[in-house]
Amino acid sequence: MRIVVENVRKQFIDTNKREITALKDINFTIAAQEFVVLVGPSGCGKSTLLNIVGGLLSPSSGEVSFEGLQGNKEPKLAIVFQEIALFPWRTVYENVIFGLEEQGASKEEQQEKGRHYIEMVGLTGFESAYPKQLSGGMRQRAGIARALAVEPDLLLMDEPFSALDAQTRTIMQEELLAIWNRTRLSTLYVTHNIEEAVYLADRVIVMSRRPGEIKNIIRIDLPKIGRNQEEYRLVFERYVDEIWQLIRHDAQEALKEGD
Ligand SMILES: Nc1ncnc2c1ncn2[C@@H]1O[C@H](COP(=O)(O)OP(=O)(O)OP(=O)(O)O)[C@@H](O)[C@H]1O
Repeated sequence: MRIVVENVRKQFIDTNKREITALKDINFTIAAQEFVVLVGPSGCGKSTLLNIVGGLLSPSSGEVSFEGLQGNKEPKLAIVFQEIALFPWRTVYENVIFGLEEQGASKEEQQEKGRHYIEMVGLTGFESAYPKQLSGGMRQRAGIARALAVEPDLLLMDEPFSALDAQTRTIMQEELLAIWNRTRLSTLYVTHNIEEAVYLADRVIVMSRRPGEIKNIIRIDLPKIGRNQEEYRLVFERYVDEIWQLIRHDAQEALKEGD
């Protein structure tokens, strides 16, 4: 399946009744199995765009289409947010199979997929734990397993690791790549962290601030797995620098305006 975002524009009315153009003329595609990262300064419209692609918001104009789905069926989408809202009254297992229950999957399928994706995120042994008994990193793992369990056509992730401490975040990034390597899910991932973008992406979409437009789309020409190794350090740093130069001015402006 290919996702095509065409001429998407989004306007909001702010509290002073002024019109804000959050997104303007956004055009890009996500190929099957592609990992695309949206990066840009605070307030450039990353979350708005992710929510439009995920169908949670509608664009003021333009459209998002999902090409190549068999039999014209609706795409299956799964979203992982920064703070994953697990149901506190459900165990890890019950949270993970939630989407499968909603889809009317059989008990056997729920069990099989529940077990499979809990294993994939490294939570085997914690099936009966409740969210409050888990660390932040483990809660994110459970949320990712819940998203994966429905086997979506597109996985959307909005700063999923930004509330975690730096070490946990590094581990989660590595594990996410390992998961992607097994599932090859088309993914749209939002972050303001440039290193994270270069580490994860096949292509990085760099956005500018207000009105949010695409400044550039950069293909990361490094092996998908292991690009943080010493031998790639120079090239990696060059990508980080290239992206930073693109957003530096906007990031400074965002800081001044307290976005
Ligand atoms: N519901 C809304 N009503 C009015 N303005 C909004 C609304 N949602 C977003 N905006 C504005 O649209 C712009 C883009 O917001 P968005 O949250 O998408 O940016 P972002 O790049 O994800 O920011 P951050 O990195 O800080 O999360 C901002 O100027 C924001 O204030």
